[in-house]
Amino acid sequence: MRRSGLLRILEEAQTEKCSSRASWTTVSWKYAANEVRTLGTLRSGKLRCDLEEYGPLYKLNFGPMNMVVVSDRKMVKEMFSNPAFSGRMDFKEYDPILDGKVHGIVNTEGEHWEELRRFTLRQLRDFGFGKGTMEDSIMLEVHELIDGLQECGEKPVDNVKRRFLLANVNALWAIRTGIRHKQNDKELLNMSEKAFGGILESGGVILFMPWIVNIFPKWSGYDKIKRAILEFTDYLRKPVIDHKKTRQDIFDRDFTDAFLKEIDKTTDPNSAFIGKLGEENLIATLGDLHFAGSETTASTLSWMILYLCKFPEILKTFQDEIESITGNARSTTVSDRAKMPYTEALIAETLRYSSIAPQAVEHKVLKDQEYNGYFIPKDTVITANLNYIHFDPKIWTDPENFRPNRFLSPDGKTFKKHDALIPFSTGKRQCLGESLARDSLFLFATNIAQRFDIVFDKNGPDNGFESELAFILTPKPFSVIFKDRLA
Ligand code: HEM
Repeated sequence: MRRSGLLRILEEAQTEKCSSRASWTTVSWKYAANEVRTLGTLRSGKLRCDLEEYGPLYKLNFGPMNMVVVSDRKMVKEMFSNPAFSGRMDFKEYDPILDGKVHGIVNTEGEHWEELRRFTLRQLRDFGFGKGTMEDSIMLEVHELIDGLQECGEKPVDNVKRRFLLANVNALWAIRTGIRHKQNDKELLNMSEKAFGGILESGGVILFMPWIVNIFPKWSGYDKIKRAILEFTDYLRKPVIDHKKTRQDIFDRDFTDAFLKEIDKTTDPNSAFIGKLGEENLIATLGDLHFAGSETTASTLSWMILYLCKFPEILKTFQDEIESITGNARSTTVSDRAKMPYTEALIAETLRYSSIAPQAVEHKVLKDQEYNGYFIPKDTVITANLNYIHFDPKIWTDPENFRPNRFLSPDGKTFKKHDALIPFSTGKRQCLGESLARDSLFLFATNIAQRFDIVFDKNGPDNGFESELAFILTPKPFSVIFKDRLA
């Protein structure tokens, strides 16, 4: 019901040409509506042909929002490395603080965003909080996940994505707050599912028209989301209150301690870390890392499991490489990565083929811009069409095929980076969890494939490589048998 309502509104809306030096191709909202509806199937067929017609830069005008869609990797890189293109759409309705302003990293812009981003990047890079490293936190989850899969015996597992989500939420929660749950802990389940539900379900609507929630709070699903945000914020607030009581200056146990220390040190009234505002930014940043970090990594891993069971010869090559490095006598560690070109190629191809963030996260232009002869007014929203770039036949040979070897040298011994592969986006706002995400993908995938043969369950649903319609692309239901190969 909700979607067909959206489609009707979009189809009735008018396209409009704006004054420009070069003349814009404006795309009808009928097409855009189709794009919203079929995000998940954009990979193949007609829609991409349509895009070829519109060219690398086209414009959508709808209601109060101007949007430019960029489908060329060079253009995305040029634009996103320019600070003038580093703004964000106004998402204050989704902010955990709900005081009519935005906080944290993902939705802010300007000096506070820069300050928080710099601090968080440094913490993630230098990470070695408390008793262990980030790798230790991830490996605890890898082992518990493997134990859970082993307990299933040879029964089909139909909730692969959920298992990865719980494991990733837990690893991130431990890094941020030092608290670790069991993967079947009720509190963890609640935290993982409630907060995401509404936002992910409403996917395309919110992505394209965040302002619609003010006009149709119930229809757009906003009322439900708001309740979830309030509940989730209480959850985020708890460890902050506890950490304030127990923290010691000499030793940062986790990200929350490090952030609170920064708040204590800050005297500049304009800083993002000052006093109460600092605390609100801490709560929002904890939320940002949760939302940006767990669903993305979990979805990518579930795609990889699906590819591995659909292409047993790829699984076999992957397992052979793991064995050649570990003798299957120990778990893999991040330091093995450099010696595992096939694994790197498999991860790269998984990121390309799944393109879980097909349009990255929209940017906003902070002041009027002239780009390649086009006039782009302040507040225009820029969408990087990563999905198109990752399947562009001008860049990739046989893009529709899942083929890790495209990222290897001809002798198969060296991993070759490709500058058109930008699943973490690029430039000033490039994903700040990229290296954590890459470590997680590597550790989960290699240790699971070392332990199990992964077999597609022919009695379960088979939706090919179609994805659910959601903010993050995630595979449609499938089930898999994990056969212990080391028992
Ligand atoms: C496979 C996993 C992941 C993918 C594909 C991914 C992808 C992305 C993309 C496309 C963006 C938008 C960049 C832009 O606006 O141009 C982004 C932003 C972001 N990501 Fe990730 N991400 C992943 C995992 C993570 C993890 C593990 C974390 C942290 C724990 C994280 C934290 C963030 C944050 C905080 C931002 C906002 C950056 C900003 O606005 O300055 N991501 N990510």
